[in-house]
Amino acid sequence: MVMKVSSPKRVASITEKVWQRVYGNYSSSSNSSHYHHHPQHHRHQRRCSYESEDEYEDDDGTIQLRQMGAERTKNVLILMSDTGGGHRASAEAIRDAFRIEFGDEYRIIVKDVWKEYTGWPLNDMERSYKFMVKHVQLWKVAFHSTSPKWIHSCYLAAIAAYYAKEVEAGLMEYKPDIIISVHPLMQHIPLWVLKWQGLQKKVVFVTVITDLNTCHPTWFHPGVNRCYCPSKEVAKRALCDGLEESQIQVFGLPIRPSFARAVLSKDDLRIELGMDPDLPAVLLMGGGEGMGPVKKTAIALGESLYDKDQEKPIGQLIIICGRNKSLVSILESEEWKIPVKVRGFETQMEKWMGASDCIITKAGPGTIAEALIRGLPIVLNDYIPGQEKGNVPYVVDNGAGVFTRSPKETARIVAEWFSTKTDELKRMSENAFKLAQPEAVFDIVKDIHELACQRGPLANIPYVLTSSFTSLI
Ligand SMILES: CCCCCCCC/C=C\CCCCCCCC(=O)OC[C@H](CO[C@@H]1O[C@H](CO)[C@H](O)[C@H](O)[C@H]1O)OC(=O)CCCCCCC/C=C\CCCCCCCC
Ligand SMILES: O=c1ccn([C@@H]2O[C@H](COP(=O)(O)OP(=O)(O)O)[C@@H](O)[C@H]2O)c(=O)[nH]1
Repeated sequence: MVMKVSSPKRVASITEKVWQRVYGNYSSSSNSSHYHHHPQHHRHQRRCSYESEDEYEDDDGTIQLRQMGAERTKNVLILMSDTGGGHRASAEAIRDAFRIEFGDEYRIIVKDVWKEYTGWPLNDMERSYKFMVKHVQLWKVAFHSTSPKWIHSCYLAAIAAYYAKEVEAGLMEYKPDIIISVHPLMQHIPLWVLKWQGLQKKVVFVTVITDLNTCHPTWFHPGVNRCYCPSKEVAKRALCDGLEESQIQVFGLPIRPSFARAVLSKDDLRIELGMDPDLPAVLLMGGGEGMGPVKKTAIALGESLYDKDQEKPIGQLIIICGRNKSLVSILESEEWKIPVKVRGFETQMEKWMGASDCIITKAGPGTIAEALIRGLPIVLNDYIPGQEKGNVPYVVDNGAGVFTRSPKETARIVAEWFSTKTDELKRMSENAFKLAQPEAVFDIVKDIHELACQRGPLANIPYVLTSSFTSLI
């Protein structure tokens, strides 16, 4: 369906009116900024428009209205939840990569729509999830018992029946052109809402999976335009769960561009971070929440990295406790024989990793993928049953690290890496670099951009008009 107007001047005024209606106070000066490119900030110069302006000019000089939306800033809504730190980290990585690649062509909104728009229990998932993973058997039962499709579909349908209107309001407030889900429980209900609204042809919906191997089947929804799998193992699972090959792309797990782009010298970083310039460094952490046997491992390392005969340390220890404040105060009150830094939630993880020689962590996919980019050999000391279990063979079988739950064993391994087994540390570091996929986040946003460009005419019709158009289709 194409509307026509008779002159370019007239186009401008109609455009303005529609923009005002859709986006409130539109001003031509703010619009002009949409056309302002910053070549030094982003690499993709081509705006997404599916046909050029010239093709739309008729013999009599009329211009078709559908071009007017073609160059407007597009809204990208990223759906996430703070259940663990990984979903937010991936969401922010995607947001930053969009900005670097496409500048102001896209407006990115990162939201936990469930938390902001619905009620209990959806708005309290973070707390419930923390409780469940603390009582690990409970999480194990919940994870595996909800894996069959008919079970999780029933649960999600029940939730949808209760909260559909709220989720719909949450989604529609942002008038998304593209929806990106980085959470396993955020495909079904948003996709139903798009279907009910007749918006499936207008809005691009993609899933970016943030688990490296044994992910929950709720990640796989056949209604998505694309499902980005971080590994071949996950892609196989997606195929088995009914997705078409054409829906699947394997680029890697999206990691913040600061990891991929920054050129960091270890010596400079150590000065900046106030670390010992010469001693090898081990980074100890437990995801965004500071989970796993962090305290016991720190104490064991305090012993193993101290050479009693020579009465001097053979290594230094960095402990990042994330949001676990009580862990920070417990560790700060310890007395240490080796140089130790205890930190809370850090926003520049790439620096701490860049200044270290190896890492000890639970098997969180975000931390693993970041460590691989930095070429850090990994000691995995814990995993959450279900979604993190498969991350252990992913690291160990590829020769990038080892797994042990014993703090003493962990401390012994690191002490050997820093003394008698430096060649093993080097080999694992090389393997880690081989597994790393620092470009994944850029490949993902470029592919999403292509998908958006391939959308039909409905994509460029403002939201306010879409429902009437779609009701005709
Ligand atoms: C006999 C039947 C008894 C079973 C009772 C089950 C009742 C349902 C209750 C809970 C639902 C459990 C959902 C399991 C599916 C979760 C899918 C999944 O993989 O989720 C992972 C995320 C966390 O992300 C991970 O974080 C890790 C780090 O911590 C790591 O980074 C990893 O990479 C990430 O993937 O988990 C969640 O977000 C789960 C939140 C669950 C909160 C449950 C509280 C109940 C609140 C609302 C009910 C919503 C239930 C939806 C049911 C959907 C059914 C699948
Ligand atoms: O102080 C911290 C601790 C963790 N993280 C980030 O939080 C994410 C943790 O994700 P992961 O999947 O490893 O574990 P989760 O927290 O989800 O269990 C990673 O990107 C970490 O770099 C961070 O930015 N600052």
